[in-house]
Formats: sequence, structure tokens, C-alpha cells
Amino acid sequence: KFYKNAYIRPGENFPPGPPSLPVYGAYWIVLLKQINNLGGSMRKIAREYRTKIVGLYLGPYATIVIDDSKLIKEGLFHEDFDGRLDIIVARLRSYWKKLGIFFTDGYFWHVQRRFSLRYMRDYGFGRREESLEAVVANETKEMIDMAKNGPKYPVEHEMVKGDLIYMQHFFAVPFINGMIHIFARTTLPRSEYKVLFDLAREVLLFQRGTNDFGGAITLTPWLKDLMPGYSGYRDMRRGNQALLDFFDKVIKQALATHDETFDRHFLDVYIRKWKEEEHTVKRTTFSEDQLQLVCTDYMFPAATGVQAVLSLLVERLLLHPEVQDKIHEEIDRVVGRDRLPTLDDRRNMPYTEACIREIMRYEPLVPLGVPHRAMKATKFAGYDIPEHCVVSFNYLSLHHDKEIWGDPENFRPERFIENGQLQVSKDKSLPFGAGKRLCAGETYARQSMFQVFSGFMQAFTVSTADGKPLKKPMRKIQGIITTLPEFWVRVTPRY
Ligand code: HEM
Repeated sequence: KFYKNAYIRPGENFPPGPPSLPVYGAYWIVLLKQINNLGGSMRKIAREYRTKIVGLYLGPYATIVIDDSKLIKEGLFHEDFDGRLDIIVARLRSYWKKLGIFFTDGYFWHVQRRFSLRYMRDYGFGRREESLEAVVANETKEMIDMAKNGPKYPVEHEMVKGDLIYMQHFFAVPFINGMIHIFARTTLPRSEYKVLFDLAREVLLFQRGTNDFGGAITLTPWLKDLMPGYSGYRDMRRGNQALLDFFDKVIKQALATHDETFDRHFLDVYIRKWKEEEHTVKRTTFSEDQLQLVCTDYMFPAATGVQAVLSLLVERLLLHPEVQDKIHEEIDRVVGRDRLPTLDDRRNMPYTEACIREIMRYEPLVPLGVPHRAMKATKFAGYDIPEHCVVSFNYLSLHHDKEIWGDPENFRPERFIENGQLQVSKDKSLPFGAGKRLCAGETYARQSMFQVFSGFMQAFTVSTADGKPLKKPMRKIQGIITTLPEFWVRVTPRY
């Protein structure tokens, strides 16, 4: 019976892949191949089975992992694959209901994603807008001041010790305050940064409680009662609760002063719509809980993902000091030292921009993406894909495809530059995904990362805490996003 179960497939014409073992299916095999690097494991398995698409069971879930560059793009644009999974990781975030943007699908997701993007745009999200740019610049200044002139408030001592900075969360505030500005046209002042650093810490706990395949907690949800600590359940609950509590307060404040004749910020626009539909639309998708989850979903990656990318980039600078020299040269030549780099400078700073692109290619933040779900039985690349099949995309394979990149194993920002200009068309990587599920925060992420990183590099030279050159990359932690372990970096003011 064991043998029979091991080779069970969802259908005859399902992509090839490893057999299923009890309880976790092929997940054991994926973990054993290269623990702590799911993308790497899946690449190896695809090669072993000589297939562009691996088919396997992860616990009870029939899953395909697309390994081929062309098919990854096709899969991302395949509308039957726009669903999400109804899993415990999603439910535990949202009062056991299906709410938010990340983990919803169908009509509900469509309405809520479109509405939030349309009206957050009015407040600067997804485009260039002066007041948002000024907020991010101002917060970048405070961040630099914290390291240059020393901590002002107790929490800052956890981020800066002498000339060392705590990489994990040092960059957090500009990204978080930028989002609060979009939602509520306010920011938390430096005296209240503790709230924001705490949020960043809690959200990272959530990210690390699971992984791109949902981790043990998704495949065997009963672990939540049996081993709440070990299964990651407790950390995820806690990490999520911090954000829910934060937005509960912000929304309650907005509600208390809400005037339906005048929109002050995105929250007002949403509240007005929800109140309007409350009594007129039978099955409205708007509610207070949903507003809380919309804010949470946009804040999640803003409080972790963008900082994680910048810390991976700082690690690269420690490994390749010549890259740092080139960034400094570009900043000094284009911006000088009297003002912060702005988004206007971005087009004149191809090397700095290329470094941000190259780190996202080289080390994809979410190596297997956020899993999609086949919303109905469908055909893909000649295979029969059953309804509810999990669809994952191996971005590591796309970003390290020799045919596209020639030398994918090298960190080489110059690959995106031609005649001194950034050639966006040369960037075939898809760190933000594509299609209808494309990362909703791509523009915000790209713009704010440029502002924060270029401001930081204008002010400092980075080196290792122990003064010795970094010889090899650190071992990464595989959560939903890939992060570096806790580490400190020395910063030396450049002037
Ligand atoms: C460098 C940083 C980031 C990277 C690499 C990244 C990447 C991704 C990826 C790969 C997805 C999944 C796409 C899919 O399902 O196929 C995603 C989804 C999403 N991202 Fe990002 N992201 C980043 C930053 C952000 C930021 C800063 C925000 C918000 C401010 C954000 C908001 C979202 C949302 C709301 C979704 C869910 C979209 C949906 O399911 O419809 N992301 N992101």
C-alpha cells in the first residue's frame, strides 16, 4: 500500500516528479535536497527528472513547480492560474475569514485589489508624488542621522552601537512611514520609532514562521495545537497580531473623525465606500475587517521585504568592495554631497539602479513566488493540470538561466548597462512576478529602495564589523522571503 501511495498521481498526464512519502508527500525529498533553499532543491529535482515542470504532492496538495524561463512567463499570464490557496497561514491572519489581497481570489480579490490600487494612487502609491517622496527623503535623513550622530531614543541603541548598525532593521522606518503616509497622511515621529521597529521585528517573525511552500504548518495544520512553537504557528500569530492591532488603532482614529464630504487620505476613501455599500449592496466586499487586512497586506512586505533586499545588497558590497567604489563614484559625480539623491537623479545613476536590479535577480527575495492555484482543470504545456493544483514558479531558475544571462553566477550590475545608460529591456528577471497577480507594490518598492539606498551610500562606506574582508556569503534563512541572519555592519561617514 505504501508503495502504491508513493506513486499516486492526480492524473495520468501530470508532470513527472518525485514520489510521495507519508504525511508530507514529496516535501521530505525537497527539504533533503538542499535544506534552507527550496528554489535550489526544486532546480535539482527538475534536472533529475529532466523536466521543465515538476509535478509532486506536498502533503495533500497536488503541486506543479515550473522550472523553465519561457513557461514561467506563460504560467504567470495563464488566467486559470490566478487563484490562491485557502490555507491556515492565510486564515490565521484574518480572523479565520478569507480577507485581504495576498490570499484571496476571484471576484473579491479583483474588486479589492483594483479599488485599493486605484485610490492609494491618489495618495502617491504606484507613481511619483512629491509629498511621498519628501516623506521617504526625510525619514532617510533621520536614519542617516541615527548612525552618524548616534541614537537619540532608547530603541535606537538596538539599531546602532558606536559605528555598527544592525542590518536587520536599520532600514525599516522610511518604508513603513511611507506607507502610513499613503494610508493616513501622517507619519510617526522619531520619538515613536519604537512602534515601527517593533512592527518590523514582529513581521519578520511571521515571514520566518513558514516558507514559499507554506511549510509544515500548511501541510499538517494540526501542528498548531500540538506544537504551536515549533510549527511556527505561535510566531505567525504574534507577528500578524502586531500589525492588526496597529491598524485597528489607526482605523479607529480615522473613523472617529471621518467626514463623508471630505477625503483626507486613503482610509477615508475606503471608509466612505464601505459605509455606502453597507446598506445598499447585498454581498459587499467592503468592511472594517477587510480594510484592516488591506492595510496589513500592503504593510507586510513594506516592513520586511524591501529592507531584506537592501541588506542582501549590503552583503554583496562587503563581498565585492569594487562595487561600492563605483556606487560612491556615481553618487559623487551626479549628486555631490550637499543634498540627498532624489528620484530625478535615478535616471542619471544607472549603476546604483543596476545594483538594486542585480541583487533582486541574483538572490530572488521569494524564490518560488507566492503560490498560485489552478481555479479550474486546465491544460498547460501539454499536461493536464487538475482544479486546485498548486502552481509555483521557480524564479531562481529564471534568474540563473545560462541562456538568458551568460554568466548568471556572477554578481555583475554592468549587465544592465549599455553606453552608460540603464537598459531596462536587458533585465529579463521577474522579481515581482508578472500578470494579474504582479506584486502590487513594485513601483513603491523600486522608488523607495532607490531613495533609501542611494542616500545611505552617499553618507557611508560599509565594512565588516570585525574588519576582516567577507570571503563568502552568509547562510540565508528561508522563510516566505529569504533573509540574512542577524548581523552588524560597520559604517564610516564619508564626510
Ligand atoms: C523588493 C521588494 C518586493 C519583492 C521582490 C516583491 C515580490 C512579490 C512577489 C513575487 C509577489 C507574488 C506575485 C504572484 O503571486 O505571482 C508579490 C505580491 C505582492 N506584493 Fe510584493 N514584493 C516586494 C515589495 C512589496 C511592497 C513594498 C509592497 C507594498 C507596499 C508589496 C505588495 C504586494 C502585494 C499586495 C502582493 C499581493 C498581490 C496579489 O496577490 O494580488 N510588495 N510581491
